[in-house]
Amino acid sequence: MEIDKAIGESDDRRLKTKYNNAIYVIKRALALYSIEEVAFSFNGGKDSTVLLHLLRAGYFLHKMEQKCSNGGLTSFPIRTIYFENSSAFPEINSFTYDTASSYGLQLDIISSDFKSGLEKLLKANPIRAIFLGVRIGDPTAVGQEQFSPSSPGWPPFMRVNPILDWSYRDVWAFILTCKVQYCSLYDQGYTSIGSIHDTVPNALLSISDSSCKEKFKPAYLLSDGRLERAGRAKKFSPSIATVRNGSGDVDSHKSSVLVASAIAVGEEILFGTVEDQLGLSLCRKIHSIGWSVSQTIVVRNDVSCLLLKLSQNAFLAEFKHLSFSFSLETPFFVDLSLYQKDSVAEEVERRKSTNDMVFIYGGVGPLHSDVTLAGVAKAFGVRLAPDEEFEEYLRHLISDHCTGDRNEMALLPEGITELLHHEKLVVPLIKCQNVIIFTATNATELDKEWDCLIELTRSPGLLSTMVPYVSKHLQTNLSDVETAQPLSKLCLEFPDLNIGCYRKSRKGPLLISFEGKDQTQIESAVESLCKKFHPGTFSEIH
Ligand SMILES: Cc1cc2nc3c(=O)[nH]c(=O)nc-3n(C[C@H](O)[C@H](O)[C@H](O)COP(=O)(O)O)c2cc1C
Ligand SMILES: Nc1ncnc2c1ncn2[C@@H]1O[C@H](COP(=O)(O)OP(=O)(O)OP(=O)(O)O)[C@@H](O)[C@H]1O
Ligand SMILES: [Mg+2]
Repeated sequence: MEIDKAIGESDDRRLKTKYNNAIYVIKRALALYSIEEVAFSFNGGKDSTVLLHLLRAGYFLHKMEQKCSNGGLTSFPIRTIYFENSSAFPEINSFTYDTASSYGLQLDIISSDFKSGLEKLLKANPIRAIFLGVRIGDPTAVGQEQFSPSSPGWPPFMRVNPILDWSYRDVWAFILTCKVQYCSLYDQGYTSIGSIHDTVPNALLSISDSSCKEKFKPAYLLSDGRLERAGRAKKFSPSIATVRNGSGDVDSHKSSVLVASAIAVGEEILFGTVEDQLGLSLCRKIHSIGWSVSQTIVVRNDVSCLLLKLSQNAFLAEFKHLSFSFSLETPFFVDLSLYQKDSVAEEVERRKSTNDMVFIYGGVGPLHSDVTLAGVAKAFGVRLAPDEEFEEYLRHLISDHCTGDRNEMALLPEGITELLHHEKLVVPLIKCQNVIIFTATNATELDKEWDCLIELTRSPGLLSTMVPYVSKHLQTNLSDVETAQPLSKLCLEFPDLNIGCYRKSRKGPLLISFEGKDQTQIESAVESLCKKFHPGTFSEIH
């Protein structure tokens, strides 16, 4: 079988692993379902082209194992379905039909939408499982596993996704290694193909020359797989600009108060081994953009999150070949329920719904104690999934030093993660809805990450800069007892101001601070306080 042979002869170890995993999924599906019960959803795109050849190889190998191969399996008996659409590219249509005839595919052409088309098809045929070329990173992959039942409201069938964990790079490595034909649009700069209305060639492949017609390099030359969808019309993602106010309404009013909290993750801070320098600095920064800080908290990097670090893919990839003879040392089987505290997840869950923004730092990386991302994922009820875009950054960052599977190291909360790139940052900031994860380990690094974040806010829709806080500070030699009542009254008089009192020492002066967004209110409050005492009782500190 030419596909199996080409991969066998290749020295691309990663491709071999991906191929073996995909073939494993296909063979298990063919063992679970009879050939009449499976179908292949083919649309001429690159992912479904890869899947076609994997299915050809998988079917061949399955038959070989059943010892009923006649050695010359040329036909492809898996029912193939194509949802034809008038807005499909003509090149996609012709490639689909040409491929069907080259490989003897029994093509069912469906002209209705996916759902009603499938309802009709399943009524008329005993189909129980459908192979799809869905990959993690596709908008429709969220929450899917290699075997995922169809969604509620859809006819019942199993969605089988053999290339779910393949990256853009893997797809092209396979196509080029196996020298299989692909739709001509991919040679004209298209990197992911939707309809004629929402897809253009990827501008990153543009070859600028002086002649009037713009030319593009082929899709396989796109070095950054994370930019695969740059030629697709963007669906707008919810931004931080449309934050909730206290009552849950959308509020982008400049003068209203937005509230954030900061979570530090690290046992070393709680043990007192390390000082939390970032908390103080972060509070100042949040305050400096006119936001209010509701709470700062330090949480442990709890052990139960370790369980989450082993994604299903990692699990399959790591242990499948052991023929299920797991050792007790396998962390997957360690009963961690006794230790379950989930501090990160619990804190994030609590804070994300009561704050406009949550900033979290510490516990990000590949170490056993780096559980922040797992905690965030758990707080949002999603899993950690390999993120191709993030993987690219890691590839540049750690290049040859990486011993493990980078795909597994780049695990991020699935479906809720947005990477915030800035040219000054080696790794982008990670934003999961209203939670921003800093990777800084000291105040200088935090300064840089914060500055980049603020710079990014200039593009519309990120962290809104609010009307800044203004403040005035007084000092007095009065005792606490003498000032207590007048100050309480003042607080009632000026509910929009934050009037705080503190001492640096028991014997020293009492310091009174007035903070708010309205300078005149601050002046009035100061005047009102001064009037209650003899002139000269208070002096201003600058
Ligand atoms: C064979 C097949 C099965 C599908 N099953 C489901 C499903 O179970 N649940 C669902 O929400 N969408 C399902 N879809 C729809 C896809 O998730 C997605 O909406 C579709 O591929 C359109 O993607 P687009 O919006 O990027 O064009 C299915 C599509 C196909 C072709
Ligand atoms: N019109 C369709 N007919 C049949 N299957 C489809 C259709 N559209 C999508 N699919 C299925 O969904 C999968 C995912 O689609 P997606 O557009 O992400 O990938 P692709 O079309 O194979 O490649 P590309 O990302 O380059 O467009 C396809 O591989 C195919 O299995
Ligand atoms: Mg497509």
